[in-house]
Amino acid sequence: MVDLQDAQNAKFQTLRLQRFYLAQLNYLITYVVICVAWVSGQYQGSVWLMLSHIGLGVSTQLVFLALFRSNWNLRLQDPSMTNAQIAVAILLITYLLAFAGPLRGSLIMIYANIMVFGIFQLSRRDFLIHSGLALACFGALITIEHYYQTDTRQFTLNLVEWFILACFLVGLSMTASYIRELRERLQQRHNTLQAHQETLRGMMGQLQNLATTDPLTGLANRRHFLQEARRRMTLMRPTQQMGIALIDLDHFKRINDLYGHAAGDQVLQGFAELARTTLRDDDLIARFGGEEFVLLLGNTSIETLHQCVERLRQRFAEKTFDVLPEGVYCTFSAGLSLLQPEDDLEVCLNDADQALYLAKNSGRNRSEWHDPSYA
Ligand SMILES: Nc1nc2c(ncn2[C@@H]2O[C@H](COP(=O)(O)OP(=O)(O)OP(=O)(O)O)[C@@H](O)[C@H]2O)c(=O)[nH]1
Repeated sequence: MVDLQDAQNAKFQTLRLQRFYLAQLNYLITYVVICVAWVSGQYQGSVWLMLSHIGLGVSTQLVFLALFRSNWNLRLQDPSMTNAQIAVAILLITYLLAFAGPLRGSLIMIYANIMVFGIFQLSRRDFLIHSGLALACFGALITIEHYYQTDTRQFTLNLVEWFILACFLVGLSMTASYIRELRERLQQRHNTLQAHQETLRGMMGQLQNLATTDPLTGLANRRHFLQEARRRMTLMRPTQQMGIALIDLDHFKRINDLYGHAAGDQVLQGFAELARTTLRDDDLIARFGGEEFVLLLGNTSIETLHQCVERLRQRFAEKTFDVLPEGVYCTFSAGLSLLQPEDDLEVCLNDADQALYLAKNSGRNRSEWHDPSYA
């Protein structure tokens, strides 16, 4: 569970870094624009001023990179640091606009470009706050210029630009919150679909269980046994053989008649539990019907199969049941046969049934193996 959480965190951190690198591409483009403006003589400042934009941009971004790389951002409520990154970019672009001269009109739209960065992340409120910050910064710039008479452009033009910027930022805020809502709705639908998928998977599992399991004992049912036995036969090597044991509880009708059907059920469950704990995990045990069970042992000999069934038979014969009076024990008889890769499963089960018949006729509480000469 913790590993899953860690993997999720690492995935999100990678996404944050990818988004950060994408923002760096925009910074790079802006550096190029600054250089072009300076080379073309449109930049209103010295080379040192021009370089200060790039220096400030690079150093602030290095701080963000260090925060991401050291995972320090994970301590924050918003580890993507979107608000901080946008606020820094707005301040940097305002600083650039102060020296952009006649290019200011075209560069002003970088504010909108910065806001697009938060389109999937920010709430409408955050968007409006950042729009307000951009307008306040740009407003302060033109006011200061006007106050100190450093304005080389008309104040009215500046005001119109501010107004155009305000209109676009409001429009962008609306579009962004609409996109965000759409995204949230999609996310919700995705979550609902995932929940449905989980439920369906659970139901499929339950159906699969119902179709393959005997409800009383929890063992595989007859259908599943036959399917699984056939599947295992296809995986056998030519020299291998599997062992089959048909097991039938002795005089089980008496248990039902004397102690009740519920007691009979408990005996069946007790046998299933004992078989599960006595046999190996890869041995297949199934309830074949009524008080009859079947075992399938992989890659075995008649001796091993016999030993295995005898061990189970002895343990069952000694097993006590709460529902039965003291001194009352149950037994079973078993018929054994071997299954080769080329054999017919039905024929092999029939052989085991004949051996079981022999065991019953020979006094019960015993196991017999199929003798081909016996008919
Ligand atoms: N309690 C209970 N009894 C079951 C269940 N399925 C079958 N039986 C009973 O198992 C008994 C099987 O009886 P028989 O086929 O006559 O065999 P038996 O009494 O075991 O005698 P032998 O097999 O000859 O030793 C019947 O009384 C069935 O009603 C079950 O799920 N629960």
